[in-house]
Amino acid sequence: MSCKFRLLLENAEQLVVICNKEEEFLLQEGMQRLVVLEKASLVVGSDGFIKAIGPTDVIRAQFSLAEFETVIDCTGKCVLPGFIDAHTHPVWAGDRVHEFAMKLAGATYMDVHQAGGGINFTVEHTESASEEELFCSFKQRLERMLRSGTTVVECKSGYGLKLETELKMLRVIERAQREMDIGISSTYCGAHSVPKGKSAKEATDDIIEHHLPALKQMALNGEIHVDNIDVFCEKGVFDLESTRRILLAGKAIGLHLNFHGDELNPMNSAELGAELGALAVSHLEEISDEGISALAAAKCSAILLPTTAYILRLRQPRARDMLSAGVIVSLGSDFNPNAYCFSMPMVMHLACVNMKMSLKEALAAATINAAYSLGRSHTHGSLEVGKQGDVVIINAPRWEHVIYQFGGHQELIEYVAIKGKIVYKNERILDL
Ligand SMILES: N=CN[C@@H](CCC(=O)O)C(=O)O
Ligand SMILES: [Zn+2]
Repeated sequence: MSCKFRLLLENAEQLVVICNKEEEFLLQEGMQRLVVLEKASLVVGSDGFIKAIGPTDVIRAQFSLAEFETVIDCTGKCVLPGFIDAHTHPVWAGDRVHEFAMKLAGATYMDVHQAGGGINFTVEHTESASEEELFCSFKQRLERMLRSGTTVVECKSGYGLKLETELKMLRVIERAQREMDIGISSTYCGAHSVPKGKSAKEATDDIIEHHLPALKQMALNGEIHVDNIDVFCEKGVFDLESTRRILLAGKAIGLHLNFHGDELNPMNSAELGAELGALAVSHLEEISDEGISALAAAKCSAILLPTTAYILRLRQPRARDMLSAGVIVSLGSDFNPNAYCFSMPMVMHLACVNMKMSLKEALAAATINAAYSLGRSHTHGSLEVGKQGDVVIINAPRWEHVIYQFGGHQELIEYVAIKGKIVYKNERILDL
């Protein structure tokens, strides 16, 4: 073979393929059998897609005449698929470090929210920030995510609430989609909180009558590309009926349903997600047994967010019950001003320790299953020929180190590549 390729990763100690039969997602049983090759190589073509994976000798012989833009000797290192962060709120101004102290002193999430803090605090600051300011801080956050191994991230609006500010946030996300390498799944979350001076019913009507038609028009004009619609379905925020109306209106304009549910109170959100054909429901700390069965039957993914339960000292999501019932379990960082965590390695660690997931389950939940929850598992989430060449290379001989070394990923992740292009090289790791 004599043509030119973008990247050769040679002789990895372990190359974590995840799955190799074009699976859309993995259930509990499949998660136990993750495909891991030893002493293996991977080739990414000049189009950014994976062309070959296999034993070092075989790839060497097959590509002996080929030219590569970049070759990395992965001896002693492991190659994993880029992590997929299935739930974040990364566009905002005004941090909430003062609220962290309040919560440590005993205030609950809803105490802070109802006193005008929480999401409403961030809404005020986001409204007064310029689009450029929002973009600059968002870009820095995406860069930090990338350095932690995230190559695709779901990004929500939802600190605008008013149409004008929601659109400002969505334009910021759109600009990052155009200008940055990291993959972005864009989510309209105008129903994140009920705006001051409006009832939930009035806010619901406004979204259906004004926001969604505006989004539809902008999508038709090619101005923004929104993938998903989200609602905070919670007692004191949007009830089940308002959530249903908003989601159905979103579905009618072609958006994937992917929403917050059963977080602080049991709301039957999981049952609603299953009924409406949602791709995913997030949080689910308070899911019912019926909700678990409904998600499994509908192939609606549960996006679990270990940082939220940790920071707010909530009951842990019932990951084990969901896995044994056949639910597609995914993970997200939930990065937002309440849960300030960018790192999927730390999220996987918390999922293992606090939610009792195994290392393999956590990795599958942060790769192929997270890709499924964003409708991208045909192109992302595993290292299979034909998929996008998004990889993380760690400086350790076994892949489990990336979860085991809690907070140590900054020293461990040596390279991150997207579509075979090196987008991060860790200068702290010296070549020997
Ligand atoms: N629960 C609702 N939304 C976010 C929190 C957003 C915020 O507090 O700013 C979450 O997923 O945790
Ligand atoms: Zn959230």
